[in-house]
Amino acid sequence: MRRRRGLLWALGLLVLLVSLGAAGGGGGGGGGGVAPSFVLLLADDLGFGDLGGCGHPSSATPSLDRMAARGLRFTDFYSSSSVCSPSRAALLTGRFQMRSGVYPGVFDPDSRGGLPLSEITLAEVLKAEGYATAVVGKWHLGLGVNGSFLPTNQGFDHFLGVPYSHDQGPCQNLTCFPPDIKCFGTCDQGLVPVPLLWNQSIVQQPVSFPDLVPLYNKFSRDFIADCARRGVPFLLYYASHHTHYPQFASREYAGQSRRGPFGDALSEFDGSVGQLLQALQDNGLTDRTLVFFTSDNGPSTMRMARGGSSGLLRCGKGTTYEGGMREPAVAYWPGRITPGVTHELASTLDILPTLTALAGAGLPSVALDGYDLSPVLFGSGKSPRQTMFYYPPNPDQLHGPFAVRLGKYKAHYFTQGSFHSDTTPDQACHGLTPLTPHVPPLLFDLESDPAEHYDLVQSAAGPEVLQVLKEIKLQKELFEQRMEFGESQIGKGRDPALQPCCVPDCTPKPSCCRCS
Ligand SMILES: O=[N+]([O-])c1ccc(OS(=O)(=O)O)cc1
Ligand SMILES: [Ca+2]
Repeated sequence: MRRRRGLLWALGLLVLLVSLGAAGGGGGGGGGGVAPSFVLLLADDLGFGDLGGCGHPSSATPSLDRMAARGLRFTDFYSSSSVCSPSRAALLTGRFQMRSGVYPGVFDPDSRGGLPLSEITLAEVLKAEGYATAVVGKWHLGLGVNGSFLPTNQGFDHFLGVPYSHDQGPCQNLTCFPPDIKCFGTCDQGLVPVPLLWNQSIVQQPVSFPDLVPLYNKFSRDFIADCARRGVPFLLYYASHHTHYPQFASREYAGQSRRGPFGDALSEFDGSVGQLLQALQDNGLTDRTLVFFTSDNGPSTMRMARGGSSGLLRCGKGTTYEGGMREPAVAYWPGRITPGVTHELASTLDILPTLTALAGAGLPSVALDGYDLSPVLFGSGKSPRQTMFYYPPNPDQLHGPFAVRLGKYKAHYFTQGSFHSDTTPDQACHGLTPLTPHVPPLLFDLESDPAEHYDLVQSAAGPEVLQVLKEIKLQKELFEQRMEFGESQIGKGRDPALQPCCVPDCTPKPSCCRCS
């Protein structure tokens, strides 16, 4: 990790490098037609019930609502995990996190492991087709020795962001809202201040929260404009920190929402979405770009007003109930995707296969867990996805998936609470609720009972229910036969020396790692 002084200087150099074509050129996109570009918008800990357009009474999300109204909104869209790092690993690889070893839990700032470099990311697939690639925001897939697990080693030409969760460092005394409202709570102690990275270099430590999103947005707009000017298709993975705890926002959004700090953070995210859509329009790219929005995992209800809402769904983050893994999702591509709502089954695991197909690229020759959703996006057919497998944050081969969805039915073989889902009225969600096996499994009809209240085995066990359980059991067995667990990357443990520090030899660590 090298040190860089002067954020503006660094960003100026970036613009120069991009305009010199350092990102790699080429027309890209096999198949002869114009290769589409992709903007992947990922919110952090945003729940199924948090958007204004999805029914939240005090959220204001006009840009996301407009995207939803003019795009295709998914009602049954799942992340692959109820916590961050595994969810992001699966999003970028099209493979369950167990295969890549991104379990149990999430990466720490000093984790030895990371998303293995042998994994083929969406950015690598598209880069090989001549795409320019950038990630802005939260990475959380490892740093490693000399930043070996950072995005620039995983197919991304550019990275501007924070390498892990922004609560994984001391945040007391930091300003989260201008003019000088301190961050709520304490975040993680005994770690270096949270850094801002540009590619492999620390450009600021601690990161200035009120300045962060305007910087991200300018970087993203410049990237889009530059790709347009060069006629290069692109992947922009915009991984927002919003609405994860501790919430923050720039001057424009501080104190402006009707939903307190959470609403301000959400508004700032929504404002970024508006700016990105505007940048596409200004550069004549709206009809050549698929914009996809979703969230990495369910809401952290333990944060109460500073956590999100899963709406009518049961529990939230950290659990395999619907609130932990069912996410808001919208696909937006005016002129190509007909506006509407789909109840088809889909997942972040499907993003890589879908975007790979749209780019005219070949799939990586590895075991994939995702499907090409083109029939759903373009209205030509049903979703190729019939099942969803719900693994806990600490998956193992002995327990297998805690729950399985087949069509409208979901069977829970195990349930367990999570401290992330504390404070909900439902005790089953809470961290003190232990791992509980269910023999026979709990069975819910998610179409009539999305809140998972009425166990069909208890209330309506008949031949039909038994047949459903039999089919789900078969799907589970077939899936488990194909599921290979890779070596745990998070199990490789921590090494305090791996924490990013802008003054590598300073003392006393970690507090001396500070650079403006
Ligand atoms: O255990 N942690 O330090 C931790 C867990 C979850 C978390 O949120 S997440 O969005 O990164 O999963 C942040 C920190
Ligand atoms: Ca998260």
